[in-house]
Amino acid sequence: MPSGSDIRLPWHLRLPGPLERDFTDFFRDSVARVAPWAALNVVVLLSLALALEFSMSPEVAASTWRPRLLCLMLAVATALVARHGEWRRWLHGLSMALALAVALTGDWMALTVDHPLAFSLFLQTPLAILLMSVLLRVPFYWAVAGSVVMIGALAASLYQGGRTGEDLAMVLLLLSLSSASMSLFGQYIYERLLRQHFLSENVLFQHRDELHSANRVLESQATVDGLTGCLNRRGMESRLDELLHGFSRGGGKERVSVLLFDIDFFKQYNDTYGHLAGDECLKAVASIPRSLTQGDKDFVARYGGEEFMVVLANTSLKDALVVAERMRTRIEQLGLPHSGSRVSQVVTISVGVTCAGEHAADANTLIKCADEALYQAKGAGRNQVAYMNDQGRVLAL
Ligand SMILES: Nc1nc2c(ncn2[C@@H]2O[C@H](COP(=O)(O)OP(=O)(O)OP(=O)(O)O)[C@@H](O)[C@H]2O)c(=O)[nH]1
Repeated sequence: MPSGSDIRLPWHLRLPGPLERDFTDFFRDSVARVAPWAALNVVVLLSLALALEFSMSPEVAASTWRPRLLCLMLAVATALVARHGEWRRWLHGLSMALALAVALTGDWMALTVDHPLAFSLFLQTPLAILLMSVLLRVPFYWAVAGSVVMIGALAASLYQGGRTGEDLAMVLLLLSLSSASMSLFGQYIYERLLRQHFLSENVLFQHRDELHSANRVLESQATVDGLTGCLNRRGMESRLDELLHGFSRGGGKERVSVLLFDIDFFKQYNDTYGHLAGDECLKAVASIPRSLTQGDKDFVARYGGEEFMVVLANTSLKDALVVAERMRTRIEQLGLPHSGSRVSQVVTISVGVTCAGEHAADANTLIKCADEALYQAKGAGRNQVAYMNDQGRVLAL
């Protein structure tokens, strides 16, 4: 069975249409679990930076508190969005906005703050790149675009602003470029592994689903009669055993009745109308007991060629005889012509009834008793119901 790991991801990482959409949700949800902690980390660092700036000089803090507050608000918003399912689709956008705000406000503060160490605020660009890729984990292509914007803005600020010498500008740029290349490489590998994992899970899940439905089809094919849609003999045996097992566990207080019936002179029906018409007759006859059984545990099974079994749970012999007689008359009322029958002009059945609560609790004995009653119904002239009473005597209804 394919596992998903044998499907190779393309270098550009994109998955085919709907899978890509599903992956985006999966990726966002997995990031959302850690995003609040990442945002908290940013909140702590920004607060420390502001406290440090205030302790260094209140004038410095006077020009930095606004950009710091903007970043703090974005960090809090990112944490909130990550925690609410319906807002989550904004998560990557807000993460990007936070990282860009950190980088760009750093550039702006480095250009405007009047302090000998102000150039160090340019370092917010490499830090923002790390924040975006390593902590907040925006998708790889977003991270590439974000890094380009941040490094471009840094280069413009360094060379146009004239606050640093050429050497320091070069060092700061190189530092930002190296942090971008390392974190983007890490991000690429991380996203590749995540996509491969998603693919494996997804493909396995689909195969598991297909296997389950194939099993269900096979199971029903193995227990259902293809012609009439009733249970076949195998299905009947397992359902009857299950029912009698529950019955004996319940201390035998419930009753299970078995009705075994057979179409009268069916051989002649086939001989007169042909085998295909015989099949149609079987289908029509089977539909009657199926319409009469209503309980969850009741069922109809095709026991043999033209022999059917109806099992009624929680039904006494008296009630089962009412159902058997109703079934016999309904089938007669179908009015299927049967010129080969020696008992009627239409298709009729003979029924043998027994009840587990009266004398037998195992499937074989129960079927044997119903069969004896059916034999009696046939012997007594067909088109009638016979039953075995609790003394084991077979009587006609
Ligand atoms: N058309 C059709 N006939 C079937 C099928 N299965 C069994 N039969 C036929 O059912 C007939 C059963 O005949 P018998 O067992 O002699 O019973 P009968 O003719 O109904 O006579 P009694 O039961 O004594 O009334 C046979 O001719 C089988 O060929 C089936 O799936 N389709």
